[in-house]
Amino acid sequence: MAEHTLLDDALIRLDEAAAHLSIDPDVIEKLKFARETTKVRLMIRMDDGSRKSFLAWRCRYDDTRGPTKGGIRFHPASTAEEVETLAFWMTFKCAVMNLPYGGGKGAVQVDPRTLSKAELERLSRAYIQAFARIIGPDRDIPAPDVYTNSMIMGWMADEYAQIVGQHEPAVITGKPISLGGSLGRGDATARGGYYLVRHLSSDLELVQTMRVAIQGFGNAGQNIGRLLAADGHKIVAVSDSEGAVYSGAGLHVDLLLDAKANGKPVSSTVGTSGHEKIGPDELVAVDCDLLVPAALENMIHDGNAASVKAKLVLELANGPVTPEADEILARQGTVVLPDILANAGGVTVSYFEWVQNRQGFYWPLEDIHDRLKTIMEREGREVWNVSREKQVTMRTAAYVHALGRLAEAIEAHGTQSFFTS
Ligand SMILES: NC(=O)c1ccc[n+]([C@@H]2O[C@H](COP(=O)([O-])OP(=O)(O)OC[C@H]3O[C@@H](n4cnc5c(N)ncnc54)[C@H](O)[C@@H]3O)[C@@H](O)[C@H]2O)c1
Repeated sequence: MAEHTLLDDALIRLDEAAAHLSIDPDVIEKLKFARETTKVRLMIRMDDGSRKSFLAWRCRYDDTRGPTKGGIRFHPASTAEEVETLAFWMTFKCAVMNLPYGGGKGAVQVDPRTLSKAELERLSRAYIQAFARIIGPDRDIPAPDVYTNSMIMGWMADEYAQIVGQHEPAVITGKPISLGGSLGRGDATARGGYYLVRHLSSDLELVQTMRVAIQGFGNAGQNIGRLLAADGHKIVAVSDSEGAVYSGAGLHVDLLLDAKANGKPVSSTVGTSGHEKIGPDELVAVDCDLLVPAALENMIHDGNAASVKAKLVLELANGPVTPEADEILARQGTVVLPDILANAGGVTVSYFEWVQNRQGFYWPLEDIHDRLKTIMEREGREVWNVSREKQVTMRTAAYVHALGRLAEAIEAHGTQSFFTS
């Protein structure tokens, strides 16, 4: 039997949600396939004068509810299928949050750590040269993702402006503040998840001081660690691609943040302040109340899900829990706050950035936080209510909530019954 792919797994969630709604079959037909995926080979000049090429993609999965929106990932393991799956998730994430967007995603198959800064800039600009006709403020709006950042978005926005001959900051979000970025975008993904957990804490019967394990200590992982530690929660374990650290008494988050700011792995803190080294898979099994996957896809799978002791999983990463692991976690009573809701703070503040760029009027940080909190709490509450009413997991509830909105928009163009009756 052929192995099932990441996209197959994602589509399982669509079928699960559809079973709880009475929607026109056309809706499922439309959402089962990406609208368009463009593949190119980017050729850049390396510092030593040689030329090197990299595979790159941009997928616009569905644009029924608005221009497609989604990040650009630089990763050596990226594939077309991963890009389409991420774009599918973005379609549902924007619908969960009721943002006026469809879903998109892009990637370059590259390990950016092997490039010099000048090569990285040339690659980023080459991406925009290749996809300038696909993206646009009313068409498809990229943003940062794994191993891309605000500086890269700044180069990309500049390249786009040069191609179209005018400033067009709304074409890309996650830009540096000085180039039209929004205040509050830096920690928006983690902050959204943080507001969600706080809002549902009594429904979820969370303890006052949680023990927290964080897998992946980049943008999302570092910021959730900082926010939760500031509220007095104990961060007991964190990991990055090079290792994991643990302290039953609570890790020193500032020490970890300093190490990362200086380009060192979290394991460089082992031996100081009671930090002990643990194996990467041990992190998932650490005795804690909250587990935050904030690295990559499929990190919690049928091989390690049974070892999860946390009562709550906050998916800041996209797709960190496989469908098999979902079943195991549900059986053992672990609640999973799903990616399309839990990490939607990032795209929500990206949406605020796009709105500010278009109106040429910039909001103070308090306004960003207030608006993000309002939307996270409103949609989080709706998903919670669907999960109670239908007696389904929070993941299925989030998909039902999003699919309802997508179906309404797709059906508004006319369904089979309209044309045949
Ligand atoms: N940054 C955002 O705004 C945003 C928004 C929505 C979703 N996400 C998702 O959050 C996840 C992390 O994104 P990010 O922006 O923080 O990326 P990042 O590049 O800043 O950080 C990724 C982190 O994961 C670590 N990592 C990689 N492989 C690992 C492994 N095998 N075990 C443990 N750690 C590992 C890296 O060392 C790094 O610390 C991704 O799934 C991304 O799609 C990010």
